[in-house]
Amino acid sequence: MPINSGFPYPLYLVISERDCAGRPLLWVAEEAIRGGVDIIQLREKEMSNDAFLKQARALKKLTDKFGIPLVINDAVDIAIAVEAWGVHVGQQDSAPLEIAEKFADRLHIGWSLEDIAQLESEQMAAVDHLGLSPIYATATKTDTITEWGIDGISEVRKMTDKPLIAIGRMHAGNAVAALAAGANSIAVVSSICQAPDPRAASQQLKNLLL
Ligand SMILES: Cc1ncc(COP(=O)(O)OP(=O)(O)O)c(N)n1
Ligand SMILES: Cc1nc(C(=O)O)sc1CCOP(=O)(O)O
Ligand SMILES: [Mg+2]
Repeated sequence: MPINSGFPYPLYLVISERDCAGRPLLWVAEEAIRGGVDIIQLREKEMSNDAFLKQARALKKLTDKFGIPLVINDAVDIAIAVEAWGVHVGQQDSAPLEIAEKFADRLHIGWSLEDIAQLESEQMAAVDHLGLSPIYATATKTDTITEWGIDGISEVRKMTDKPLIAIGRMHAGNAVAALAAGANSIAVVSSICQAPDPRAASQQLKNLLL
């Protein structure tokens, strides 16, 4: 699959301590990077701010060592504090325009798209890439609304040139179809974080995406 120059990160790992099946997050992250993950988002929904910041600093050291971008979920202040590459926000989080007003030169902004009408939002002016939320309903995040499915990716692809990230129950069995429909990146939690061998799981996915 051709790499998109606006988002040259076909394999996107979203990671949290909770989802690592009892193993240290930094170990899972390093194995995943060695297996070919291109970008990592730290998504900690159940941690204190201080613990999230500490985890983010540790993960930033690791992503810097391997030269891959780090994205922080939701917490713009933590993204700035650790000099992350980007932040990912959803419809209930800080608005992309507000983030861009202060930090456009310091953060790439990802935004969750839950409905086709959101493509018409003024917020789109500040958005660098979109997470299609979700492609398929997943036990990892249960507060989603509808499913885009593979046809939904094609529909959105026709309406925007922004890089599209497919997220929600993505795995080796549906990743190629998602890219063929117009996604530029496949974002996963369980397919890597719950795998007995996260490095091998990452390698398997990455081989499908190249
Ligand atoms: C790449 C990517 N896409 C979508 C999401 C979901 O973000 P959001 O809707 O804000 O939900 P939470 O992750 O905050 O629960 C994401 N994190 N990453
Ligand atoms: C973080 C996240 N956001 C989603 C969305 O739909 O916005 S789904 C999701 C979790 C994806 O986990 P898994 O790969 O285990 O299905
Ligand atoms: Mg969010």
